[in-house]
Amino acid sequence: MTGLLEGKRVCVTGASAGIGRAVAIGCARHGADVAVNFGSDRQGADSAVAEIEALGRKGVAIQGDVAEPESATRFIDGAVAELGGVDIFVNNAGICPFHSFLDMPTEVFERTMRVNMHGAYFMVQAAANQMVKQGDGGSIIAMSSISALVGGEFQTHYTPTKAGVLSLMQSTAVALGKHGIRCNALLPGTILTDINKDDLADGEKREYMERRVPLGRLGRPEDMVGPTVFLASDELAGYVTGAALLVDGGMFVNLQ
Ligand SMILES: NC(=O)C1=CN([C@@H]2O[C@H](COP(=O)(O)OP(=O)(O)OC[C@H]3O[C@@H](n4cnc5c(N)ncnc54)[C@H](O)[C@@H]3O)[C@@H](O)[C@H]2O)C=CC1
Ligand SMILES: C[C@H](O)[C@@H]1OC(=O)[C@H](O)[C@@H]1O
Repeated sequence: MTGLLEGKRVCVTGASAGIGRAVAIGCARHGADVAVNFGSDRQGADSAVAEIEALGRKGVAIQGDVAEPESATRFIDGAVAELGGVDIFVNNAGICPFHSFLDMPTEVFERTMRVNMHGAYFMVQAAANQMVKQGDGGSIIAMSSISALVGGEFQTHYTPTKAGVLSLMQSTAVALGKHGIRCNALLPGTILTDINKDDLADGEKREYMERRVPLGRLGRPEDMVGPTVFLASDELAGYVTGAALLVDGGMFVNLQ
């Protein structure tokens, strides 16, 4: 453990599985106490908390559908009650129900917007209000995507939310700079998690995606920990705000 986040209080949304879970546990490994938001997977959240506590840190799981604006204040208030405050907020929860464009069901479009975009807005707003109240700055990190920059045939409802989250970090960096709060976006490439399990079950598609990555493999949730800790750490990234960091094994720059 390096202690880069020693004594920090971290909140992560959608941390019962995938990237959020790896990031929550990774922050604890670097010395932070961590509040874990989860939607419905209590078992996943409880086991993430158990791993955080096994590292000697405080962990707490708080349920809430991020699409509901009131989940945001409930999560942040719960984290304050259990951990004493919030120094670092990671907006991670997201969905990507792959679907073709011309027959996109309205409810799939609207749910994706509400979880990924509205959820991010209200969560970030609640976290920022708490950080402003504490008066000691903070770091907000949003899981955007390579999909903020490029399109996807079956992601027409999803990619705009990831561009929106990137834009949210740019505007909140401007709005919150005077409070010493840094806001940055991480742009993962393709990371193997439940979100793309069905899509990548197609062997041909998976091989195509792998071939696009100069580093020769798709990502793992753990690949997102270092970049998150970097942006979270005042020591390493104290003058970094409004930035976007691709974490994609080089996929984006690989034209031919
Ligand atoms: N896996 C990938 O290739 C990439 C993922 N991302 C982003 O990373 C984030 C995490 O995704 P993954 O870990 O890959 O997916 P995942 O499906 O493994 O994890 C998503 C997490 O969000 C939670 N969640 C979903 N809807 C929720 C809701 N309404 N309220 C509370 N929690 C909710 C899930 O329970 C789960 O814990 C998402 O925002 C996704 O868009 C971005 C680029 C690439
Ligand atoms: C769900 C996709 O596999 C994943 O999500 C993204 O944001 C990128 O498009 C990845 O490929």
